[in-house]
Amino acid sequence: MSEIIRFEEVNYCYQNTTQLALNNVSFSLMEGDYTAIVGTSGSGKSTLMSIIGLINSPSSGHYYLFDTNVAQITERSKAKLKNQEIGLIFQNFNLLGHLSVFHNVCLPLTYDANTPRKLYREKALNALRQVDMEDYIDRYPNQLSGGQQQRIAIARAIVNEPSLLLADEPTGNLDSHNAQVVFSILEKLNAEGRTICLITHDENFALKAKRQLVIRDGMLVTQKQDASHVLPHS
Ligand SMILES: Nc1ncnc2c1ncn2[C@@H]1O[C@H](COP(=O)(O)OP(=O)(O)OP(=O)(O)O)[C@@H](O)[C@H]1O
Repeated sequence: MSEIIRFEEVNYCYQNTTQLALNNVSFSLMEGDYTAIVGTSGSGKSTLMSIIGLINSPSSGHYYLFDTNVAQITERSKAKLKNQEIGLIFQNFNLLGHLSVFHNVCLPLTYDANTPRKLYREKALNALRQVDMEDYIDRYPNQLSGGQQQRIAIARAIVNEPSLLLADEPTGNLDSHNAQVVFSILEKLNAEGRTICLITHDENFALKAKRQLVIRDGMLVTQKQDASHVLPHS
């Protein structure tokens, strides 16, 4: 298995603050990993995810994604890498209300010219099939339940067939049944070979991940592969 992500002594400090949101963080993720990032509110989970997802850059230290030091590539190459290799899933789904399910799912395809338009419908249907939502392709987000919207958001995240899926509290706005459905989909995608990294406050789901990264006050305090690990309460 090859390494997908490597952090070397990464620090991150938000503008106009003095405290480090990430403090000397080093770890790596391998292809096929299913990793939960856990920690109390304000510990730095979203900051860590924003760097993994190429939304923010380290203030110091090094971040390697697919063996590429992301500080050494152009913004254009970074945008391309992000669009083709990373799928993002958010707590509040982030679907565009004025677009149909089809157009929402196709959004990542429109960001670069690699995919001919005539393949959009086939690719969208393929992604929607993986979340069991292909019958909803012509609906609009406001015609869907929260759980259905999150499944559409997952379809959008996988339409480009990225190798890495990042999910920030993907079930935070869902009831327990829909949360279970979403986690089952993520487990299936991981079983099919996608690397998954998620933030969750739900200990049961975090413990089902193959690995947990525990973060406290911006520092990585534990890296556990052992599913019997006891997690801190948020
Ligand atoms: N835009 C920002 N500007 C300044 N400080 C920020 C900003 N975003 C986050 N922080 C600070 O950085 C630290 C880490 O925040 P982060 O959002 O990464 O935590 P978190 O673990 O994701 O929290 P939560 O579980 O509540 O979402 C906190 O001290 C927070 O106040």
